[in-house]
Amino acid sequence: MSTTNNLATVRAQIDELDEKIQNLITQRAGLATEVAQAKYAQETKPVFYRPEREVEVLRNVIARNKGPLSNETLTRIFREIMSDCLALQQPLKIAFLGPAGTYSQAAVYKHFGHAAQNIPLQTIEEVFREVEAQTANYGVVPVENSTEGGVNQTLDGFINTSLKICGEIELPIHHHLLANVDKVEQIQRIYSHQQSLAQCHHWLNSHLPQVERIAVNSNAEAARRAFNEAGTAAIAGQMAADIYQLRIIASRIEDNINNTTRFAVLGQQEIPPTGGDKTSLLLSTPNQPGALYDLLEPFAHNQVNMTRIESRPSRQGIWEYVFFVDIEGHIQDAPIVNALQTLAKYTGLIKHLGSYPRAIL
Ligand SMILES: O=C(O)C(=O)C[C@]1(C(=O)O)C=C[C@@H](O)C=C1
Repeated sequence: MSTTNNLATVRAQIDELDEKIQNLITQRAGLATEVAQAKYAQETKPVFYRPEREVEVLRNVIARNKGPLSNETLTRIFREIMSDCLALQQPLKIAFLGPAGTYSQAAVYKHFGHAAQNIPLQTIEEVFREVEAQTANYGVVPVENSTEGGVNQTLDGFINTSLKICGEIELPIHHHLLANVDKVEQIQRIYSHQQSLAQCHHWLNSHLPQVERIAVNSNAEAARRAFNEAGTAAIAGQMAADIYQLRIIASRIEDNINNTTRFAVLGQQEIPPTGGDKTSLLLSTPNQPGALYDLLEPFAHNQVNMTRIESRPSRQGIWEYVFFVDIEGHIQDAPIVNALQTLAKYTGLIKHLGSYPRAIL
């Protein structure tokens, strides 16, 4: 068979499959509206977004995957399908630290797909407030970066909020040097968020040691300035480059190639166990010898794996420090129930910030 014939035959097969795929997606969307009816019938205040179900769907996708498409690609496609199915039930409003083009927005797209309505806000505090006020259904806030550590505004937000963490998102962070200049020598100033400047510190020292570095509120704001001011560059992500029409002068300039930011999804609901969960707690100890040991011992004794511990000043005068602790498992798991029972004897405060499915890819 000639190449032309071959091409035509394969394309005919693709057309056939596309028709099937489209019919199946349409059928699936129909089922999603049936799910909505079932929720209205069964629940007084129906909850449409179900992270525990979404993660089950995605884990099934990964388990079935035999290639050639990667797990990342297939989960991205299925997330988008679920995003649109969910939008048929309830169009979600998601608050995050704006402006458009921030890594937080990339995290929103990764987790909620493109059917959700984006609400960019000016501060992390506002993200908490809008979700508390139910002006937004969910919020996405950065918790920690693998190079730079915890995001203090988010940790402080957890101290006072009644919201629950109902999901986590892990986003690999790739920083690019963006500008509309012809030569690197024309760059006189570089704008970026303080954390991004720190994450590219070595690269900047070796490639552009003389250029002034200026910290601004967000990477997207940096990109906006680079677009408007001659002789300036920004360190930001691909999305900011697209939005502000900037050229990538140098790509992936982060000092650590595994640079990743972890985000929390804030909401009003408690998520049931999925068999692959994490739990976030806020704990405090009295200021006395052995207090930190008493706080850690019940987890070790009950074989609960702690994935993170971080301290912050409590700002309340009663306790000097509070501890943010992440553990593997769900608050309903027996080892965690037992650990918390013991812990209650020693600590002044145990606040359950949420139990949620571990980030998928
Ligand atoms: O199973 C549900 O509860 C649905 O609403 C369906 C569905 C899906 O498309 O698979 C959509 C949104 C939910 O967040 C979870 C799953």
